[in-house]
Amino acid sequence: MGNTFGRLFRISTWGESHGGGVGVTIDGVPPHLPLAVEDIQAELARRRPGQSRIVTPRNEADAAEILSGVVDGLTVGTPVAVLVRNKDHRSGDYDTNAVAYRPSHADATYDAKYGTRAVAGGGRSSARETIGRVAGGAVAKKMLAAYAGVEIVGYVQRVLDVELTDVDHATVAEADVEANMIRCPHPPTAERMIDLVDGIRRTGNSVGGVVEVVARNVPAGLGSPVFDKLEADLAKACMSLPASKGFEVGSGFDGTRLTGFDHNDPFRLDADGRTRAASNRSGGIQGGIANGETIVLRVAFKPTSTIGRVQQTVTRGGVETELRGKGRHDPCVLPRAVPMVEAMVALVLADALMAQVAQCELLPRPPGGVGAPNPLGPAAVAGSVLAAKQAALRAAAAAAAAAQAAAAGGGGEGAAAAAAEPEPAL
Ligand SMILES: C=C(O[C@@H]1CC(C(=O)O)=C[C@@H](OP(=O)(O)O)[C@H]1O)C(=O)O
Repeated sequence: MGNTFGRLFRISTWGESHGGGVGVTIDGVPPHLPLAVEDIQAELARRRPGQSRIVTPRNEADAAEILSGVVDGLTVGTPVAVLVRNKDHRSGDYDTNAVAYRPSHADATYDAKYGTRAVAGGGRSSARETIGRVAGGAVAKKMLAAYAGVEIVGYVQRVLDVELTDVDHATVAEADVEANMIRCPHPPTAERMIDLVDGIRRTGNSVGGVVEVVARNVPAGLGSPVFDKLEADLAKACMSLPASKGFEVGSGFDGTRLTGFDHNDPFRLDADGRTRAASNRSGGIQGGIANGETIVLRVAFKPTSTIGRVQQTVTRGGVETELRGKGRHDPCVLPRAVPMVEAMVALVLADALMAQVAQCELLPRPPGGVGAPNPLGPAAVAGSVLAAKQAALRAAAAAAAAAQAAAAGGGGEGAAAAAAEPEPAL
């Protein structure tokens, strides 16, 4: 139980850190989406172990194989299955751990739950499980970009007490994030973070921090009240990541220090007459529904629990003892958590976009009122982007039919009929 996430765009991940491999089955992917293994590999490369000196030295290429759901470079609407084989596991490192519980690690609670132990590399609780999420998120990102122009950018906002402030959420770019090994888009702050992790790594200790993610061009209207509010789904998605301990959207916990007057995001009309929020303390979500502004969220990750320092613990047989963690571990999970959080955000938004189209974009909205045109958001939004796309496709099909009819010598009649065909309601 608990290995499947999403309603319409749905992933099921499987596999353990030291088993044959890990992967994902992605169900609900729309047909006709261009998808290459490189799309998935690019995201997995950002997540993989061994990518720099400040992450776990376990050396995996994490080479993905797409087993199903893609024909001639296009999805076909059937489940997309992705497999990554484990290559560099050293289970002998875990002999001591098999006896004693690692302090604050999931191996104690897995034992409490299942009454069995699969401690090598963390078993199913290992960060290796996130390969399936990142692969699924890569597909979700492609779909979101193709159908609604969504951009998702994550970065390390804080490591221990080294903090990035004043990020421009409208312009922060993946290229700047990927320019250094800690994934912080501000080079001087990145340097300080890297020095900090380097220092802690040498002492066999670990540190945590905060990943911030922005999602731009998110269509207004995404999110389903009441239990499936967008921030509720995002919180669940992000808090399901290994080592996550906190979630905030918009002003988050700090917003409680303001009064309503100072906290509200006043509305104004933009140059196109659309309703926009003048500030973004809501973090792009009001009432559990995207308001069309940039979604901004933060996820707190604890310091890695397996450390190379002696700490008190107990054995499975109930004897107090001491344990020094062995194996190859991240002194700080933050740089590799960036693509993981992005993936979880993409999965939630893809699911919400499909739900929005299924429920609210099928029929034209009545003239006037809130729905026509949807007044919220810069992209004004799922409806119009999808509608524009559909209209362009219909126009292209009509033009092709007209050209075909003309070439067949059928004359202007067929061509005119094809071109004049009324647009079906979305
Ligand atoms: C290998 C990955 O992370 C692993 C997560 C992990 C743990 O206990 O969670 C323990 C380590 O595994 P091992 O001891 O086999 O090297 C990490 O390297 C990965 O994310 O791909």
